[in-house]
This record gives sequence, C-alpha cells and structure tokens, in this order.
Amino acid sequence: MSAVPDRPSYERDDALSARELYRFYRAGEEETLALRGVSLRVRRGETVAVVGPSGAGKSTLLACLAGLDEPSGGEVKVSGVRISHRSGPERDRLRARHIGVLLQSRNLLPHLTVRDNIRLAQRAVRGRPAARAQALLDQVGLADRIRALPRQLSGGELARAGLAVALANSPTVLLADEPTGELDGAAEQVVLRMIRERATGGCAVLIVTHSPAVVRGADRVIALADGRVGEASARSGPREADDVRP
Ligand SMILES: Nc1ncnc2c1ncn2[C@@H]1O[C@H](COP(=O)(O)OP(=O)(O)OP(=O)(O)O)[C@@H](O)[C@H]1O
Repeated sequence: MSAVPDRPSYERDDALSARELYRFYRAGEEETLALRGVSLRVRRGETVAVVGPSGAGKSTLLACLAGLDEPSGGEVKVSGVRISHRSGPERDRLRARHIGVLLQSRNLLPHLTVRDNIRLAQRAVRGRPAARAQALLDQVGLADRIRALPRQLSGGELARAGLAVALANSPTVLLADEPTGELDGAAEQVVLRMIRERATGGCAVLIVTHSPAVVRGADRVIALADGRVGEASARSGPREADDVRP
C-alpha cells in the first residue's frame, strides 16, 4: 500500500492555489482591506484572467500569489508548496525556481542588457534545461535587441523583453499584470501567442488585465470587486467574450 495520502485529483493538478487570502494595509489612521477572503485555483495548462475595477485588489492579489507580498491571512501554494508565511529570502528562492512574474513596473534590472537579465533569471534553475536567451528573444520578436539596455527599448519592446525574462526560468506558474497594456494589436498578439504556448506546455497562467483580447483567450475569468471574488465564469467550447468583460 502506498504511504502517499490519496489526495483529490484537483489538488494534484493545481499549480497555484490560494485559500482565504486577506490583506490589510495600514497608513496612519487609515486602514484598507484590499483582499477579503480570496480563494482560487489555477491548474496546469489553464489560463485565468483576473478582471475588476481600479482599486479592486488585483495587483495586491498578484503580489501575494507571487510571494512578493505577504497576505495578512490565508495561504498561497505553488505546486503544492506553501510560499506564503515564509521569510523574504525563502519566498524569493521559491519564486525564482517556480514562478515567472511580469509586472507593470517591469521586471528588468536597468543596468543589465536584455541578455544578462535573462541569464540572471536562469541562475536559480541551473541544472534544469533552459531556453537560450537568443531563442527567447526570437520568440518575442526582439532578436536584434539582445545587447540593448532597458532604457534603449520602447514601451512595447520593454513589455516583450519583460515577458522573455519572466519565461526564462521555465516557470510552473506565470503571473502577469497587464502584460499587453502598452502594446499595439500586432505586438499584443505576439505576447498572447507566447503565453498560450506556455499554457499548452503545462504552465498555469494568471493574468490581471483590462484587455478584451486577453479575456477572450482565457479559459476562465475571475472578477474581483472590493477585494472579493465576484461573478466568475468557466469557459467551455469556443472561447467567446460573452461573459465577464473588463
Ligand atoms: N501600499 C499600500 N498602502 C495602502 N493601501 C494600499 C497599498 N497598495 C494598495 N492599497 C490599496 O488597496 C486597494 C487595492 O489596491 P490594488 O492596487 O491592489 O488595486 P487594483 O485592482 O490593482 O487597482 P488598479 O487597477 O488601479 O491597478 C486600493 O484601495 C489601494 O488604495
């Protein structure tokens, strides 16, 4: 008989799970409850879009899921390993190994070239096969910008370089905050295609977005309002933008 407890299959398939997340902010007298008991799961190969009005708690949620911030209550797990309620360095290590993060503020170090930013992201996963920097940049259409510094890139190029860096560690979970915010239609399609390919390869993807194109391409939409998960819709069959609109 196996010593391994027989867990329900939905747990085995979850690459990312959050249970009852709360996040309080206190600034002087003022208290904000940015997350009020958010629970969610993202399975391997699934793409989930998170939508909601400004101030709904989307960026706070993403930061807690990525281990960049600590929830005040609740728990986050990546591939069954708890990432919340650990020291900063422990969270950094888990994130570097398992999670790709693409933030609005960008994830490139300003003094390193695009290639060196990618190599830095790959240091945490030495020993695991990793795509070459050139191959990653080819995929996002930045093959000729490998030696550029971030300040030499346009907004759209920065977004695509940021995606290459977020994918450099071959993450189990990709978390992105408005990854297509500054992109025109063609560049948005490049980024979405690359994200979809990762999901097809088994990555769990969660994207905070206002883009109808991103919502259309998602398997599921989670609507956040006032720190809570509101109306959510599972998709099945053809992907139609007929339920939750950003
Ligand atoms: N560091 C902070 N200190 C105090 N309050 C904060 C802090 N960060 C966020 N908040 C508050 O928490 C709430 C949720 O903010 P958050 O940035 O997560 O929302 P959002 O849905 O991402 O908004 P947007 O779409 O405008 O980026 C807001 O009321 C915001 O003012």
